[in-house]
Amino acid sequence: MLFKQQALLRQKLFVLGSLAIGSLLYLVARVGSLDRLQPLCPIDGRFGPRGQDEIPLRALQFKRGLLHEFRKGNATKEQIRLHNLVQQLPKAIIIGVRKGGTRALLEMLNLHPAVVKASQEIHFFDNDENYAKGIEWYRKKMPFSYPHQITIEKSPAYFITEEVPERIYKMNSSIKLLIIVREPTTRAISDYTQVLEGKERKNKTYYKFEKLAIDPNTCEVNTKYKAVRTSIYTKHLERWLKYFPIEQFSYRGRRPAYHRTTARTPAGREVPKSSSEDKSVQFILQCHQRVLLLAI
Ligand SMILES: Nc1ncnc2c1ncn2[C@@H]1O[C@H](COP(=O)(O)OS(=O)(=O)O)[C@@H](OP(=O)(O)O)[C@H]1O
Repeated sequence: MLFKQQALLRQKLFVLGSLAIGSLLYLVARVGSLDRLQPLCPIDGRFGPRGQDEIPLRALQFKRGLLHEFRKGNATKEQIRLHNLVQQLPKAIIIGVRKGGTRALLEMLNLHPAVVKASQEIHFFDNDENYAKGIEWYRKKMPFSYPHQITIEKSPAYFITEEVPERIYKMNSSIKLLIIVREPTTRAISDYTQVLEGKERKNKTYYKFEKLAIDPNTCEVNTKYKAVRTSIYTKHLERWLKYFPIEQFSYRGRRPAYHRTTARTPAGREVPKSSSEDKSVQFILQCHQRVLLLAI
């Protein structure tokens, strides 16, 4: 009887021992293989299997890590050469509009592994002094990227500056131009608020929005006021259309679910929103949500 119990115990111990050794061997094998596994990319699988032209995941990892260090200037020339990094002219520019959500658009595009943003607004095409420094100066302002990546910059002042369409056209007539617009009155108020905050920071006083935006003699909207002028999108767009034909534009956006006819100023006053006779433009002006005009 005792002998039988001992044999049973030995059998159980043997099974337990085998399980323990088996689990250990499995864990060793798994940890080894994990080292070789690529981390999961959140956009993987959404676009089907990888094609030859697709960007390797390594690019994304480098973008967050090594590329970032390069941009901060913590890299040697040798490292840049080794990793085949280049400073490329932008293939796409967010040209406006100021206070339209251009920063958010840039950041969102930059999430894509194929896109590398210029962190600062370069103001190459709208600033005569910068423009006189030449295209090489502009290129050198661009972030390091891999040759297959797309460099993108944003300078909302481009949209409203007279000389810019021609200058960009001369650099690259097939460049992608992105314009994100916003309901014009709200945009003008947002523009004013930014200036007002700047004045307040310097302990300066500033005019009320109504005083700047309404002509006291005519009681009409003062189109000479810069924040109002910037919001007259058609006026600026016309200049762009001389160089980049309408067929090159594609419109992305949604009609708003509702339509308010007034906006509130920082002082709490209700002011009428803009309107236009031009139907296609009116459609844009009526949008409360952002719309994107994309020159392709
Ligand atoms: N996703 C999204 N949806 C709606 N609104 C948004 C979004 N992202 C940014 N914003 C608003 O956009 C305003 C900033 O625009 P910009 O980045 O173009 O400003 S700037 O011209 O570069 O100064 C700023 O507007 P104000 O709040 O009126 O200042 C932001 O709040």
